[in-house]
Amino acid sequence: MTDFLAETTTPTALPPTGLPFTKGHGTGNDFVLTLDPDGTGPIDPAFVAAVCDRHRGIGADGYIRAVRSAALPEGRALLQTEPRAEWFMDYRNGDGSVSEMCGNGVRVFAHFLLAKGVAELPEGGELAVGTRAGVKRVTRSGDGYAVDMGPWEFIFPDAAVARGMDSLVDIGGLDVDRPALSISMGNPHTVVALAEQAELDRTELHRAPAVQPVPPAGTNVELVVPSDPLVGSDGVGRLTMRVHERGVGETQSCGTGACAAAAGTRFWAGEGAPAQWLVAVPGGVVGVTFFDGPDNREHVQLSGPAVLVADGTLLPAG
Ligand SMILES: N[C@@H](CCC[C@H](N)C(=O)O)C(=O)O
Repeated sequence: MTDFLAETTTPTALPPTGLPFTKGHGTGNDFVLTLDPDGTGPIDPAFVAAVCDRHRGIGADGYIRAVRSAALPEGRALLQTEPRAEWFMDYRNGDGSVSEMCGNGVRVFAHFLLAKGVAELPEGGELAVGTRAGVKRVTRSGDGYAVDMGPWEFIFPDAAVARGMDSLVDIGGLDVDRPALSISMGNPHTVVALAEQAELDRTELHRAPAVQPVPPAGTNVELVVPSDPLVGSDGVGRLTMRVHERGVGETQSCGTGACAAAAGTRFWAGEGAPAQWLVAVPGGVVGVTFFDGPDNREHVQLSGPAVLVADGTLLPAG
């Protein structure tokens, strides 16, 4: 049998029987998930990058390790205020880098915990999930799951409020740099509005758009085309989006990116803009709803499907 880990730069010891994994996706944003209650399994960047390699590994945009919150320092801190957040979503990008949060990932994570029988989510109930961006609350929704993603924030608030933009972005395939707004959903995003679908189609996202100034921890870039009319007769706002993810490249979908794209477009649209949005991405459609959170701040709810496609075993070195 071929052992793909033999080709990684940092050989990682897997158990002799191999490491069980599950492959899943949310609107085409795909993940390898492992159940690692004690947090003792491999997680070094070379291992994650090898697993996520689309030619030599399983292939995925991200790697998600399900660890009991009590087993990680970040998780233990969350348990102080939310003892029900038993499981922590340890999220890594496909290149092995750490991210604070993944919106599609948290739905797939919840689905994975339920499928493995280690968590419960009764109809009408909620599942509290620990993440590096705080506790996220997952409920069941029509097409899968809905997640309270918490409040959104401007990364450069002074410029955003004063000028309606805070950065310029050089995007492959477009001749002029475009104005943008940088928004945090726990992880960083830079949202660029384009005038029409033809512009979005000719955008080249095989190289990362160059953002100036770049947010302190780097950024994911969302290119959005607001629908015309922006708001349908049903009162719902609509957008089409493509995304270049930090630590990955262009992906089929990005949940936190869809939330940031809706937040930016809603801000640009001004007073009277709707609370409910549908964001079309190459891999499907996700819902974004703005609401008053329990902390009296404006929160964002993300909804969409979660699919598990296969179980397998990563083979040990040797
Ligand atoms: N695809 C995710 C976001 C994953 C993390 C991102 N690449 C980052 O580095 O912040 C989503 O659905 O939100």
